[in-house]
Formats: sequence, structure tokens, C-alpha cells
Amino acid sequence: MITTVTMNTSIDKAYFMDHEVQNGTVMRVSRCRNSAGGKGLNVARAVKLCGEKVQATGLAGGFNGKYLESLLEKDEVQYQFLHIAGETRCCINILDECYGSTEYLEPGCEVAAEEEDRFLQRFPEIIQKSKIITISGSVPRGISKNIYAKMISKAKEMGKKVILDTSGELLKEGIKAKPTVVKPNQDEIELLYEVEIHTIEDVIKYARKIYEQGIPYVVISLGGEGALMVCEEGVFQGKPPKLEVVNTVGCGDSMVGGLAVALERNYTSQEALKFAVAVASANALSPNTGDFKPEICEKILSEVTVKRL
Ligand SMILES: Nc1ncnc2c1ncn2[C@@H]1O[C@H](COP(=O)(O)OP(=O)(O)OP(=O)(O)O)[C@@H](O)[C@H]1O
Ligand SMILES: O=P(O)(O)OC[C@@]1(O)O[C@H](CO)[C@@H](O)[C@@H]1O
Repeated sequence: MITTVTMNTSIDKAYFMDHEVQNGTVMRVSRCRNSAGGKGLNVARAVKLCGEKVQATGLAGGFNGKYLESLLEKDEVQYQFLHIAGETRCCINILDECYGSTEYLEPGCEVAAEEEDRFLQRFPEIIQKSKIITISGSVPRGISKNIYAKMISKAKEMGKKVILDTSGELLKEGIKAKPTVVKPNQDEIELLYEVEIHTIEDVIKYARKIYEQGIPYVVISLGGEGALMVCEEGVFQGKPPKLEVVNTVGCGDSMVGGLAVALERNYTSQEALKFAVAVASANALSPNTGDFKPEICEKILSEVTVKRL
């Protein structure tokens, strides 16, 4: 089984606009879709669509927390959240023809130190039956910056494999605990090393720096260019075919889902990269996050190329 961790859960609201967005005016939304969000919940849906057993954990609170759980029930995703006093946030993704996707992400409610401690105490029991743990996204206010490092150490102590997908201080601290996989995108490595990245050679250079800190698989996602993997066998790039994308929000999460499934199935590193790129790119063809048509994913999988760099 795979457990996905989402500390900053969200009711994701996708606003589909018929007209080009004009700032400073009243805009009517043509269609709105709510989904259980925060990165790890997108990961959970992607894993489920791949056909593997999954459960979601993290923090949920208030009316939105209850709504989130009911949305997950519709998705048929099992969950075990710690219920907190604060309210689960909302995040808005405005989809229009001119700008594509514009996201407004709420920071998340204040979480008490005692609530963080309670989650960490329950964590070993929650992940007990899982072989793979994914940890994704931001944390709400009040949560310690080394919480992911603590979870990674505990999960590894219990013999689990861990995939970390986060940014900034949480990533920096998380890397110190040596998860099995980290999946930053280009912006996230620029932030981590306070550099600007212009070429694929730069990407390889900084991915290697992370690898040298004891991370067995470093996967850098590169949007339409696919993803780069640095591992013991070398450096590889997985490239999807050219696609008419619909919504790329959640592509990174779907990639984490694909990587988790690949670890669960003991794929080789190159097979894992190919599979993760296919799942992520299939998500780009759906208006929904953490969603794809399995037959489309199969077709893309047959067209993904993996080459050694
Ligand atoms: N335009 C695209 N065409 C084909 N595949 C894409 C495209 N954009 C993203 N993907 C797929 O999704 C993967 C992850 O994308 P990306 O690098 O945008 O992740 P991310 O920045 O972490 O995403 P997010 O944070 O929005 O979930 C890519 O490696 C690729 O496989
Ligand atoms: O604030 P975080 O956790 O970094 O990101 C939250 C978020 O943008 O990530 C997902 C897309 O990747 C959305 O479901 C969600 O709204």
C-alpha cells in the first residue's frame, strides 16, 4: 500500500472561464469544480487510477475538512486525517484561454504545537501497513520546518521508502533525512540553491548536488520537456510526446504518484522514470487534478522516450 501525506489539505476550486480574465472587473465563472486538494490528495487519486492501494493522511479541520473527506469518499480514496481546530483552506485555479492557469493558494490555518505532536505520535501507526510513503506540498502556519525530516526518519526506521515533493526550507530540512526520492521542479532547485538555471547542464549539476547528499533518486520535473533522473545507474531524461495540454496543475503530483507506484512494483529506475512521465503527462490532458484516462496513459507510455545523458 501507498500512504500519501498532505499537511496543508485544501478544497481546490477550479474556475473555468468562458472569457479572457480582465483584472479590475467583475468576472462570472462559467463552471466551478471542487476537489479534495493539497498535493498529496492529487497523488492519492493518481495512485488509485494506476490500480494500486492507497490511503491519504495529514491534517483536516472545520467544515472544509468534513467536505474534503466527503469528496475523498466520492473518489473512493481511504483516509485517516488528524482533525484540527482550524479550518482546512481553499485554493483557486482560474482556467482561461488567454493565461491558461492562474492559482491563488491560501496559506492554511494556524496549527497548534500540540496538534503537530499528536500527528507525529500517530504517524507510525498510520503508515504501518504501507511500503511507500509520499510527502507533498506546503505546511500550514505553526508547523515546524523540520516536520518532514522527522516523518522521513521515522518512516525509514520502519523500513519504508519515502518520496518527498516540497520546496524551500521544508525541502532543505527534508533532504537532511535522506528520503528515497526527491522530486523538485526547476523553480524549486533555483530556490534551494539560490541560483538561476538556464541549461540542462545546470539542471544536472544541481540534481547531482542533491544526489551527493545521499538521496538515491533525484527526479527534476521539466514540464513539457519531461523529467531528469540522477541515480546510481547514471543520468536519464524521460521525454513525453508533444501534447495539446488542457490543465497542467497536478502534473507534478501525478508524477509523484507514478513514482510511488513504480517503487511499489519494484520497477527499474528507467522504467520508473518512463512510467512517471507517462502518468504526469496523461494528467495534463485532463481538466481535473490527479486525474487521467488509463488508456491515454498507456498510449503515452508507449511514446515516452528515455535517454542517458
Ligand atoms: N506541457 C506538457 N506536455 C507534456 N507533459 C507535461 C507538460 N507539462 C507537464 N507535463 C508532465 O508533467 C510532469 C511534471 O510537470 P511539471 O514539471 O510542470 O511539475 P510541477 O512543476 O511539479 O507541477 P505542479 O506543481 O503544477 O503539480 C512533467 O515531467 C511531464 O511529464
Ligand atoms: O500549497 P501547496 O501545498 O504547495 O500547493 C497546493 C496546490 O497548489 O498544489 C496542488 C497542485 O500541485 C493543488 O491541488 C493545490 O491547490
